[in-house]
Amino acid sequence: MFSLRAEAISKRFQYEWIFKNISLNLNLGESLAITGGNGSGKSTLIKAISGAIPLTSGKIEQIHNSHSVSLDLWHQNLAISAPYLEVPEEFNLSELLTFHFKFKKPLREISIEEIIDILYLGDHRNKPISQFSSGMKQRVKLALAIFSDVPLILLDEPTSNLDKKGINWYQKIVSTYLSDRIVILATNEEREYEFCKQIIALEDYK
Ligand SMILES: Nc1ncnc2c1ncn2[C@@H]1O[C@H](COP(=O)(O)OP(=O)(O)OP(=O)(O)O)[C@@H](O)[C@H]1O
Repeated sequence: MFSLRAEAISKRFQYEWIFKNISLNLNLGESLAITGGNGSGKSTLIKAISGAIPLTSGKIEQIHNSHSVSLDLWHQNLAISAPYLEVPEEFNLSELLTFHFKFKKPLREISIEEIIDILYLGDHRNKPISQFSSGMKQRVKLALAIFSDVPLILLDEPTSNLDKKGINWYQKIVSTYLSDRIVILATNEEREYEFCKQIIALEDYK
């Protein structure tokens, strides 16, 4: 079993408090939306939960089979899709997926070809990612995270750059592939987080 706990976590950059005193307890099958206006600290909180930046105070723990996972192993249990995370754009789609799934086990033993089909990018498999449109890149980033066999999925602005078809696609893959994991979303779009049972409005933690 896997869970995520945060106890009274706070983050300050220089003199600016970004959030104060947030506590979380999430088990598999539970999802959390972090909401707030531009600059309210959504991405900062996602980065802290991923272990990429340190907290000012408080503690975050990944718990696996009743044991606290050491920080240097957190990355093995999580996958993240975010606008500030780039993928190697010189790869074509097949190469990028093959490269990524050398490091992360694919969910439910799904094959690269199946992922390309789900992405409806079959006609673009040999094109370098640098030539993809922003919406195509966004779907690829989401797929890299969602099809990784990890218990914790972090999605920052998941439908940015997606058109109506892409948003429907996002909603479908979220309901098909994420229901048994912990999902944390940073978002202001209700359509992105309507499935989340827990919501944190960062304005309440200043
Ligand atoms: N490395 C940093 N050093 C100093 N300040 C930072 C740093 N990273 C972020 N900030 C500040 O923290 C605040 C929150 O930024 P953050 O990117 O977390 O907001 P956000 O809610 O994700 O915004 P948006 O909706 O625009 O993406 C901003 O005032 C930002 O300038």
